[in-house]
Amino acid sequence: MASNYPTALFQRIFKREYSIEGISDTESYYPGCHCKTCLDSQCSCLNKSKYVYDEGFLKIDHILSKFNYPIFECNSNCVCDLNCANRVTQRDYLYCFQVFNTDYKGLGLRCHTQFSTGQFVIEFIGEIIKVREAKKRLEKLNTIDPCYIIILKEHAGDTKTFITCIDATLKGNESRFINHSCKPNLTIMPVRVNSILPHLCMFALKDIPIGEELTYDYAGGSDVIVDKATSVCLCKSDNCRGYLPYQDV
Ligand SMILES: C[S@@+](CC[C@H](N)C(=O)[O-])C[C@H]1O[C@@H](n2cnc3c(N)ncnc32)[C@H](O)[C@@H]1O
Repeated sequence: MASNYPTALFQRIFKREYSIEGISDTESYYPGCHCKTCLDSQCSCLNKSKYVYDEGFLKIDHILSKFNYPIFECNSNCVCDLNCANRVTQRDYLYCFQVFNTDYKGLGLRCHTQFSTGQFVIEFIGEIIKVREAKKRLEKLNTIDPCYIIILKEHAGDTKTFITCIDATLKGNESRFINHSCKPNLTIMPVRVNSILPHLCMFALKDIPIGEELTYDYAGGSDVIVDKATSVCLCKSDNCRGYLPYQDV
């Protein structure tokens, strides 16, 4: 399927942008910790996350668990600096990503760097929008249009659901070119730093060699039946569902 979206028109941004008033990333909503390296059990931020990182990598049991603990990294109220072991997704990365033509899925993304299992790869950034606005924008899309909106639902207990909507249609980074696969090499995890609104961070699910197309499961790997079958999935994996997952807001 060729991409018919005028991709040249998107604006490259380096930080997510809020269209929701009153929330920002600069001041922390969370209390900070007082340790310098945050490797010991005294670190209150690490305790909140239940030690999901191991020497800079997401632990394999966290990757594989269906019921993930939320990830809380150290924030702007903490004493530690960017070298802290609990600021994995906050450091600048210098990976050389390449947008390429996949021939049958439109554009895609690959990288000139290899990744190890659990390594942080890229954050999905764009415009943070409210659920109602996401609904409106999704309704405008045709089934054949490429969709750059991510809706991430987090369930707390049986009753509470926290929804994050990010639209990278007009503003975003290279992650907007990552295609879906039913057998992906990335997983997307909500990571909280300063704000209650999580950063949607992609980590390597397996060792990824240089040049392999980067993919994640648009259904978030969940077993929950997706709401609507929209377009045919062309991921060509042996466990392909046959259609692109789509979640109603
Ligand atoms: C986030 S965009 C990915 C980049 C897009 N391929 C492009 O050319 O800009 C998502 C869109 O890519 C296409 N796509 C992604 N994964 C696909 C797959 N496995 N099979 C078919 N089309 C896919 C669909 O059009 C989908 O709405």
